[in-house]
Amino acid sequence: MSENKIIDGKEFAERLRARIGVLAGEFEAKAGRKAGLAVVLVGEDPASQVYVSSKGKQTVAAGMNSFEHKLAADASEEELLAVVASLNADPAVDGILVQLPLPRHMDEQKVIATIDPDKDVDGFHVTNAGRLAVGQAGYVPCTPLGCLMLLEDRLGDLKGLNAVVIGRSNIVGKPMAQLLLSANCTVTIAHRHTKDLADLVRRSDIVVAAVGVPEMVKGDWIKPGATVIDVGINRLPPAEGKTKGRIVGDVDYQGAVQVAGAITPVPGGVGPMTIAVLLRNALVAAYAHEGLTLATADLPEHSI
Ligand SMILES: Nc1nc2c(c(=O)[nH]1)N[C@@H](CN(C=O)c1ccc(C(=O)N[C@@H](CCC(=O)O)C(=O)O)cc1)CN2
Repeated sequence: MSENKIIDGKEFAERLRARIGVLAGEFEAKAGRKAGLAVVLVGEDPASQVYVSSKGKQTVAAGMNSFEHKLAADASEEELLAVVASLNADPAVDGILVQLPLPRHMDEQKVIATIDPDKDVDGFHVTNAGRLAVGQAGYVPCTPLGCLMLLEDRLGDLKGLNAVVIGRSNIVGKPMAQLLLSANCTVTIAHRHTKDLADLVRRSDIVVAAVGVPEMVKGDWIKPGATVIDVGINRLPPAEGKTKGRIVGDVDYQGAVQVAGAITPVPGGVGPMTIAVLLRNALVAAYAHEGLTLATADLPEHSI
């Protein structure tokens, strides 16, 4: 099996972060300040703590300021909204991200709606979702934009390709479908009520799986030569004698890699792109807030 089948998101993300570091340095020289990204964490979900800590470290490593705000799991929604309001008003903060999921007593949509759309580097605000839907410039959710970068890096022009997006979340499935449509693919969004998913996948040149069901997409569903993007990060129960279970994606990797033309592994595929694109969005926000133009030379079309 050719090594070249594997789409190495970790390596791509490293290259993107290095480029962002250079552009963040240029920003500091021009603006007389560093770009700033604020991340808000509510509660103690272990995975969220790891992601927030990585975001902080990678932000600083890229030459930007990182502002971390941690609230207790039983903090009120009003407290969280007050933190977001203070970040909206802070000129040192270019991008704001509230780590999801939030505790059950908080209304995620209400919290996201409070973020200034021009600081919404997650691209979750309805204003940015609307901009994406009508093809206007705005912030695009990090995971799907990272997937598009990997696809274009591997395939070049996506025009005319049949793409299936499995999953219709606001965070991944819907924006992913919009991005593929903007790239002139013929797009189908599949979900729990879709009939004969296997047949649909067999007719697709691009498969993006974002359902959160371990290894749901089987290897024999994949069209020979298709490109498979696995967004799932599912931790299996630990094997006997182990404390932690293995992480698998939404695709049966061992089966799919035999047939696919290219495939993202889990871990090391889409996941690392999420934070790299977040830094990209934060830097874009900083340039925009200072009315500066961003040099886009020598970067892939969608990378900055
Ligand atoms: N406000 C947001 N909340 C969440 C987002 C988001 O984009 N914005 N996405 C996810 C979590 N996430 C970042 O926040 C994230 C998920 C996964 C990875 C990653 O690098 N995964 C690794 C494996 C990690 C592991 O071993 O557990 C990989 O796939 O290689 C980075 C960031 C939900 N919340």
